[in-house]
Amino acid sequence: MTSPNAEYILTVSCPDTVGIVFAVAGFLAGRHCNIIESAQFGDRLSGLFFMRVHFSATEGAPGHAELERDFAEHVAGPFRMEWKLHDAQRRQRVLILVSKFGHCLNDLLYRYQAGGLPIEIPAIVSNHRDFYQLAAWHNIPFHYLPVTPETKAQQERRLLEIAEEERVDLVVLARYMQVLSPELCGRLAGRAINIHHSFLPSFKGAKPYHQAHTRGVKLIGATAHYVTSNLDEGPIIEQEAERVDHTATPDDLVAIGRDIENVVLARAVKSHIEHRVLLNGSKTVVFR
Ligand SMILES: Nc1nc2c(c(=O)[nH]1)N[C@@H](CN(C=O)c1ccc(C(=O)N[C@@H](CCC(=O)O)C(=O)O)cc1)CN2
Repeated sequence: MTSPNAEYILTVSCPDTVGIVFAVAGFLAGRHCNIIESAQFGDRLSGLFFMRVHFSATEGAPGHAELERDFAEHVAGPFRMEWKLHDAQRRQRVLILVSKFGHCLNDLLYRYQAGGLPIEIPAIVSNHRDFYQLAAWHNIPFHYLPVTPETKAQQERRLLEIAEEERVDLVVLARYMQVLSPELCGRLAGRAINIHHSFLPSFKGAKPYHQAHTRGVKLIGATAHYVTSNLDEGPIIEQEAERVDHTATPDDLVAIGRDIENVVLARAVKSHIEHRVLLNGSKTVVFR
């Protein structure tokens, strides 16, 4: 039997057909599970169906493992589902990567310390020493991994070691300015989020604000996306933009952009740890 009031989040994607919601709801009702929040979306273009259900296990409900076994047999199998049953009360372990710009790191650390982001941060990794003291202030281990073309492969192996030793669920690139190798992207597929300092697909690369200033745009923004081996091309999770005008210098754009980046990254991390983001090919479905 399950511990009373255990809560779970079920995420599902499968070929769209009649009766999916009925089958999932019936499965839960038949096992003393009470739906707290449910959302679904049928993508007519991909023919796929996506669903997220947050539910509590009431008196008499089976435990996590039994729920998984039964769901696989009675629902997921017949509907050919990709699915996961997450413990809604477990804090995800997040490894933060940073380079020379610390505003996103600082913002995430503040939200975590203030209780606004229910995660654990077992470590911070950087290719520069700039934020060693900030990490120390938060009592978080800081790993300095300088990257050169010669050391890149070895440092990426060390990064993966840290992620495994710390049982990391999510890697956040909080203005980490090194391009991850395809091998590392493969190992972190679906669990590495980057904040790009432009409104993608505009201005990819390392210096988007200068590109934006040169182009004379009237809107600037930021994009949080999953990291793939195709630079700045990963599935987008969250975006925001703000109006600017001809008086804005590149430095003004950088300053305006900092605040947008902080908000966009925090929203994306929160949606991910709440299992609200489902991959739909090269795109995402985000159940807000
Ligand atoms: N495989 C991926 N790695 C990374 C991605 C990604 O989408 N896929 N995003 C970047 C972040 N980023 C833009 O958001 C970015 C970072 C760095 C560069 C870049 O050209 N870096 C140079 C070195 C720059 C330096 O040392 O300051 C390089 O790596 O040669 C472009 C875009 C994070 N990684």
